Amino acid sequence: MTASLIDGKAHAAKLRADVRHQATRLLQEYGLQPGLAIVLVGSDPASDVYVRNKVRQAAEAGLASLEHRLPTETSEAELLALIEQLNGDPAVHGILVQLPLPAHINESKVIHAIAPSKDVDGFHPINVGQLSAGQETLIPCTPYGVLLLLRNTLPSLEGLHAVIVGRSNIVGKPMAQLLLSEHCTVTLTHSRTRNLANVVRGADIVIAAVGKPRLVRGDWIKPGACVIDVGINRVVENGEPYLVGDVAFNEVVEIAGAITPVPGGVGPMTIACLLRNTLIAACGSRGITLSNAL
Ligand SMILES: Nc1nc(=O)c2c([nH]1)NC[C@@H]1CN(c3ccc(C(=O)N[C@@H](CCC(=O)O)C(=O)O)cc3)C=[N+]21
Ligand SMILES: [Mg+2]
Repeated sequence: MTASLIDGKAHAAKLRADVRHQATRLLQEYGLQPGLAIVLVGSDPASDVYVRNKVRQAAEAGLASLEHRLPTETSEAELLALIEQLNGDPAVHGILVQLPLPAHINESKVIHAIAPSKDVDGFHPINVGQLSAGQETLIPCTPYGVLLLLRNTLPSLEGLHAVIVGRSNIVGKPMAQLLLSEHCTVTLTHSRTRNLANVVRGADIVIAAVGKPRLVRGDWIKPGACVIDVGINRVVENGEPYLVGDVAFNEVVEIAGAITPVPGGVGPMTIACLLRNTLIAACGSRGITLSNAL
């Protein structure tokens, strides 16, 4: 049996249409347009593509987006001053500082400086803590997108065994918290996990987020499992540049029940969730309750 494909692109388009719909209503009923500030320090070509995509998709969803491109030599103090200004700007509801930052800037300091209510990445310790306490908060965009894909793919998540490969602050850890809130049994694995293949074999849900091309193999997968590939690895094979996930897609597609492709899986959902978080933050700034369409 071949797995069904989880079409992240289509799900993301639906989510963006919903954001656009709600943004239109916010503007009509409250005169409020959600604003997203995107800060990019230096010029990494990959970051450049993401930022351009985010700006375009924000505009299409009816959000105001304000792009701040700073030179690589920007000092930490200058960046912190910009964040202070954005924190105080009533037209800005969401602030995203594109990571990674140049080596001379302390990432943790920058994340701490962002007002938690505008932290649409969900990286501020206040938001991290609220998520781990199971409280409502701004959720990191990639795990949020994965959760929406899972909810749309599986009839229920309750009681399922989810194995997450990768314990990053950006994906693995918040993913574990979210799935616990969904009543999954969660195993969080990483590079030192012993007998990783055997642990993954017990999973009803596999989330691969380690940044190792095609690490998860076909014979690691319980037949029918739902496999979410968060990896976006740039490789060159036969002289051609390729985007490959953390999952050996050609093998796993033969065993799994459902699988996300790379590209076109989790990536588009990450950006759509960023837009949704900006909408949520804008509503929060005025005490407006957002109907949860998804
Ligand atoms: N503060 C911060 N927040 C982020 O959320 C953040 C960040 N920094 N730094 C970089 C990573 C990476 N990231 C991606 C988002 C969408 C795609 C995406 O849409 N990918 C497409 C393919 C894009 C391509 O072809 O390169 C896909 O998977 O189909 C990829 C990567 C967000 N990041
Ligand atoms: Mg690791």
